Amino acid sequence: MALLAGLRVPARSLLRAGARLRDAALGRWERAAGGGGDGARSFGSQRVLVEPDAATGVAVMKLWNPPVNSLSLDLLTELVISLEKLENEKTFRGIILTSDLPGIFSAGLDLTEMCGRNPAHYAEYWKALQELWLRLYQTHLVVIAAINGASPAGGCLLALSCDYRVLADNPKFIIGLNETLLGIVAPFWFKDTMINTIGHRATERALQLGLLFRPAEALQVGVVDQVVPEGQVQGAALSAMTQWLAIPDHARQLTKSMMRKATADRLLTQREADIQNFVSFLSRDSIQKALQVYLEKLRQKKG
Ligand SMILES: CCCCCCC/C=C/C(=O)SCCNC(=O)CCNC(=O)[C@H](O)C(C)(C)COP(=O)(O)OP(=O)(O)OC[C@H]1O[C@@H](n2cnc3c(N)ncnc32)[C@H](O)[C@@H]1OP(=O)(O)O
Repeated sequence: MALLAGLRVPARSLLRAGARLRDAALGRWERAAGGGGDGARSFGSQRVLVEPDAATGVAVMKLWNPPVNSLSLDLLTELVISLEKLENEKTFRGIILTSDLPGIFSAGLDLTEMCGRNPAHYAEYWKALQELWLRLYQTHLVVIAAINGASPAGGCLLALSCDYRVLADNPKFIIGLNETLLGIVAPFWFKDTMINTIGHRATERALQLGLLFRPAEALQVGVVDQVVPEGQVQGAALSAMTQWLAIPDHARQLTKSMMRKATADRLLTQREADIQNFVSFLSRDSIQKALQVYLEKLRQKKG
């Protein structure tokens, strides 16, 4: 089982992790105190901060689940609630999805939700992930991912579910569905989402090899639509949003639905079986062992 060692930042230390948390917490506190954008009030939950701009109809949605924005059950639930809230507000037409943690977009599924728990927990967790994907993939809002950090596995799925992706140009900001590196298999709806983005052959290669693309490669294969210097990601995402919002809503929304419905329906029609498949897969001793070993390697690499 390979760890992502070749792609990692060298000599990270506990100090750096501490600084990341401190800076992130400070930034969050300042924003909460100051309010957002054009005077519209920020809202959100513990792990998802939403900064709405009523003048443009665009809300910036920021993930904040330290240390690495792993998609815990709580984060998945809060994301669905925030998304639903924006969908129900007629004022909003677009979302910029980004991270509030420096250097990390999302580390993907939370491995601690998948290790050493009981079958009922695995089922609840998988259902929550399905729920988020179904909502995000099919939302009538324009969603642009401003990817300002590493984005492996479930983090990549999150980005692929958006309408457009802008990635910050930093070689540490890898993106891809790397499940096979962990000894697990990307589910069919992860695979379908990638196929719909980059095509069948490129997906097959990426999935079998568990490829994690650096920005230039990600752009070349089409996993992202734009690569821009760090610090310009949100601005570039907002510029792209202008183009998407220039299209009449009804025409764009019907087109989005036409393009995505069959893929979403495929999961909807076998949702329960997909959950059972996940639960029985995770309940295997060999899979639990492989995930434990992977998690342990992640934890030890700091030492
Ligand atoms: C039939 C069904 C089949 C099942 C299909 C399941 C599909 C699975 C999809 C997934 O998303 S699985 C998760 C895949 N994710 C990864 O492989 C990413 C692993 N993480 C990393 O590579 C790195 O952490 C990073 C994201 C590149 C960030 O690196 P950085 O050096 O900045 O941080 P670290 O020191 O590595 O980590 C800090 C801290 O966070 C813990 N952690 C990292 N990733 C996860 C995670 N995905 N879930 C839970 N926890 C994670 C890591 O262990 C460290 O913990 P501590 O040592 O601080 O306790």
